[in-house]
Amino acid sequence: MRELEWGQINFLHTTDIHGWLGGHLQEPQYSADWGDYISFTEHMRRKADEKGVDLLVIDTGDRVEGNGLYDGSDPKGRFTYDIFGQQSVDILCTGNHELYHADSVAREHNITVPHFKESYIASNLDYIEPETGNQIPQAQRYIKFKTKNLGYNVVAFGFLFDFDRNANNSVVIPVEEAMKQKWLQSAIREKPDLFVVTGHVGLRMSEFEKIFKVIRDENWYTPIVFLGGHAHVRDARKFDEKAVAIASGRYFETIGWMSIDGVKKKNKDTASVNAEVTFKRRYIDNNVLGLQHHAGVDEENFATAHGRNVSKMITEARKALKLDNRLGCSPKDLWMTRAKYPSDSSIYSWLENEVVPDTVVHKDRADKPRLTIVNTGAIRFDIFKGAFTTDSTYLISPFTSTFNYVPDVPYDVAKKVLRLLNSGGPVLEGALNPKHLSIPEQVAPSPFLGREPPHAAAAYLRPHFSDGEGQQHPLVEDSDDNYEVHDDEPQIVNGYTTKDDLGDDGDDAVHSPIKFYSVPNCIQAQAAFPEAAEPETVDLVFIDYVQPWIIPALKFSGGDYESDNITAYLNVTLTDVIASWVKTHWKEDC
Ligand SMILES: O=c1ccn([C@@H]2O[C@H](COP(=O)(O)O)[C@@H](O)[C@H]2O)c(=O)[nH]1
Repeated sequence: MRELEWGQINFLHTTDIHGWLGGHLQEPQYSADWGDYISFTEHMRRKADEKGVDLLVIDTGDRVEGNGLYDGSDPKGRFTYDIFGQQSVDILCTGNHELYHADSVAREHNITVPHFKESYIASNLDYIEPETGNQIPQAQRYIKFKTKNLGYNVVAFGFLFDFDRNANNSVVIPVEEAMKQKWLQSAIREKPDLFVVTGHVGLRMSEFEKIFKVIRDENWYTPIVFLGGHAHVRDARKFDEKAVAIASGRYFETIGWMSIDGVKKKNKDTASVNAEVTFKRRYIDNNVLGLQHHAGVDEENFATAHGRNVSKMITEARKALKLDNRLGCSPKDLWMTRAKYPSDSSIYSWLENEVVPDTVVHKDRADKPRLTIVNTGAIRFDIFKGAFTTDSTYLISPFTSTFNYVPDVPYDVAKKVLRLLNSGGPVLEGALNPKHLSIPEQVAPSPFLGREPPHAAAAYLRPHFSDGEGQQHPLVEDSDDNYEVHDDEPQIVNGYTTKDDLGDDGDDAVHSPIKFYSVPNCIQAQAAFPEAAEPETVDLVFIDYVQPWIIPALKFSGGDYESDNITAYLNVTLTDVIASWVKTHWKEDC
């Protein structure tokens, strides 16, 4: 176990929780719940006080969509806002998932923002008031505060990347534009001891670079800590010797730890000095044993009264939502990126060959040949062998998109669409770059993605995949194939083996590496095709999230279509489709 290294100012960071406040029920290494995290932070705050240093608790958005605890209620989030709100959070901001739907934008405005009145920041996000139509900041643009124990002056921001699929009761101000606004120009001249830039921004996206440059140009020596997210990865990026960013994974698998030392207090009368600053980071696997270890508390004394109460709230909510209701039993594991696509172990092959052809069918057009396109980003999680529950349907695909189509498209035209969506190129660029259809890890990837170091001691338990002739390649290299297993060596579980700008010692637990296979932007199911020859025309069906790409792609493929040619095909979600397929095909007991 690698220890947490404390500094003068320390951060605990969550991001992209996506409703997983109940922890991972099928993966013990990520099984701590939000109540356990509350107990942990209580112990850690006490520890910080004992050491005479400071601790800040941060969340950088995408708290919603992706787990039955949020998506399984009506209205969505009936239980999760209250559960999340039990944590004392020092700085939080908004993610893109809070903004896809007008009702979740409003809930954020009416529940989370007032609940975290002092700590919620919306540096580049506005809300449109329904009563007046007025455009107002979703929350304060930045905050200034003095840390509790060491009395450092901090200026903190909360940004969102330049997201453009937000509901129309919200306005995302592009980061470049926000940089020119008066409030920001005065905030960067506040001369704090430390800037904290929180943001729902991938560390390898351009937005943090822009913010870094603007702050640094005005503050040559002031340390800047960035806490980001969105890409669903563990990562750290060094902008310069005094500016480092951390991203803390996804789905409450990870609690990020960042500490900073060497922060100098500024004196109003003297210019800031060029002192050495050090940053340390750790990615904590979110399980109770690890949390007890880092908090230095034994099992008996770990759960605090508040933490225990929040765990109880979660259990009761899951029960009320009947999330453990079994729909069927999966006969095997199906992976998003741990298995090649196409292959028998790929969740995408399963969808393409079995689920979609069977279930995405309009009863009046069932005999028409059809191609059905689904973006790979619509799938959010793996399926594990065993019980498949109501909760599983939301873990795998929580989105409310339904299916639309263009009828009777010449096959010669329709068959080119998938290739365009998967290759992009000059025809589909900018906001229409089809990489945005893919999984978050691939949109602005870390240069280290899939190149995690094979830990010599950990290599023997890694999953094994046969090397077929498909176009997918494992991104973790097999440099350790000759490693021998010794009985006296500790058993190490599969997990993150992160490499980032600060090295390869970030994970708190040493794991056996998991292979990562890249996936295409979209997959395509084919159904009702004639046996003898190619069809003349097909229905081009697609999940509606892909719609902005369909007409341009059809045009580039030689089809003269406009938006008017698109109509509703089937008013069901991918969640519904998967649930109904599982109920009829996975009836065996487990
Ligand atoms: O309705 C939706 C919303 C999103 N997606 C996919 O998700 C990613 C974004 O995921 P983050 O968690 O925000 O990183 C987006 O690129 C889409 O691929 C979707 O399919 N449907």
